[in-house]
Amino acid sequence: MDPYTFYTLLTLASVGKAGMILLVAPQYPGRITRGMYAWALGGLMMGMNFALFVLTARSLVPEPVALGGAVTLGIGGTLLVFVAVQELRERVYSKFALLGVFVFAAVANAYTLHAGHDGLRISVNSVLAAAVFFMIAHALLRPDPPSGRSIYRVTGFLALAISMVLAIRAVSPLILDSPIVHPMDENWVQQLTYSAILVGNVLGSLCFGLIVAEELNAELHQLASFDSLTRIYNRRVFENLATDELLRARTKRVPVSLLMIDIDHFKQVNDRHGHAAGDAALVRVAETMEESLRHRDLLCRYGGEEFGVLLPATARAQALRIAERLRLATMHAGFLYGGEAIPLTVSIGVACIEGPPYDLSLLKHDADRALYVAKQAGRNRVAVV
Ligand SMILES: Nc1nc2c(ncn2[C@@H]2O[C@H](COP(=O)(O)OP(=O)(O)OP(=O)(O)O)[C@@H](O)[C@H]2O)c(=O)[nH]1
Repeated sequence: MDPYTFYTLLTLASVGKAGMILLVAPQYPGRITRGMYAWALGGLMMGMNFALFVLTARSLVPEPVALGGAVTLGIGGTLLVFVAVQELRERVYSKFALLGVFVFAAVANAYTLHAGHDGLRISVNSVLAAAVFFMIAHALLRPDPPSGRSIYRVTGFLALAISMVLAIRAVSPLILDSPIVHPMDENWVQQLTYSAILVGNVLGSLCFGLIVAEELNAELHQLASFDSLTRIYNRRVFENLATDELLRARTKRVPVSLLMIDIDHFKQVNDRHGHAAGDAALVRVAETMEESLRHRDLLCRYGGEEFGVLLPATARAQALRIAERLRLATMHAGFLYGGEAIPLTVSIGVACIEGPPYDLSLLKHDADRALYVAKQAGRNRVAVV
């Protein structure tokens, strides 16, 4: 296959890929859609980059315009892949800095083409492309994706490998007998570069598709397991995990305690300050609980303004102490809404299983009864059955 047929096919593949991504992207959650749009736009720019080579070969575009334009579009497309990764991971990045790199690439190409500094142009473009691939690799390999997402590591190392190849190309005047002055020059550095770009294009697309699938999975898991407002476990997952914990307790013959926690006079918070203030209060209480609990304790929003805490390997007396700590922490946490301090207190019912039967519904029933007692006794207190 001659290089131009090859470039035509690459153009069609890039445009087709971008079109398909654009068609399906809107149905996904926000950050994934934004990531996919950036990815598709990047693919489109890469496609135009290949198209320019074809057009100049057919004498439809003057060669200098094609050379400068193709590289600038290639760098722009690569920058958009970086944007796509950052959007998917919901990270902040400077659009102006990226635009600056893109404009610098365009100006550097225009100047070096005009002045006839071909070797310098190749080196500058290679440095820029190597830097952008390095940024992509860094964004993918940063340790903040949850562990076990190996697809991030695989894609990150692929980007790092491409970055290294481009770095070799940048310093090739020091290595080669005759420096590269035209993209179609043939030598081992060029062959390595084009192989890396081709492999990166094909494997990169595959990897990116797998990353999107991985992110969708994580999103679905988040939706299915966590309360969307407070970001703590929802009741369904809590009850599953609590049932597992009770099985463990039965095997090891250790006690388990449950706290049922209800915000006092919460209706008044909504009525006086509005529903948004009520929502913010729920988040504040959840945060306070999370900060005050041990890592292995299970916290969930049971529903409305009610929270549940399962305390593994915890006997009644200790559970009472923990409940009291949570009550005080909430009272002293301080909740400000619209500049106004809104007092928040909770009532807590404590129940404990110290021997068979290790039954969750029984434990829940007892904790509810204790909570009722705490409310009847005047609220902002802990009660136990
Ligand atoms: N803002 C907000 N309010 C909620 C949410 N879920 C439940 N509520 C409100 O929580 C309030 C619960 O009120 P009640 O059950 O009467 O209890 P309370 O006012 O806290 O009184 P006591 O529990 O007896 O101290 C209701 O007004 C619900 O509308 C939510 O997700 N957001």
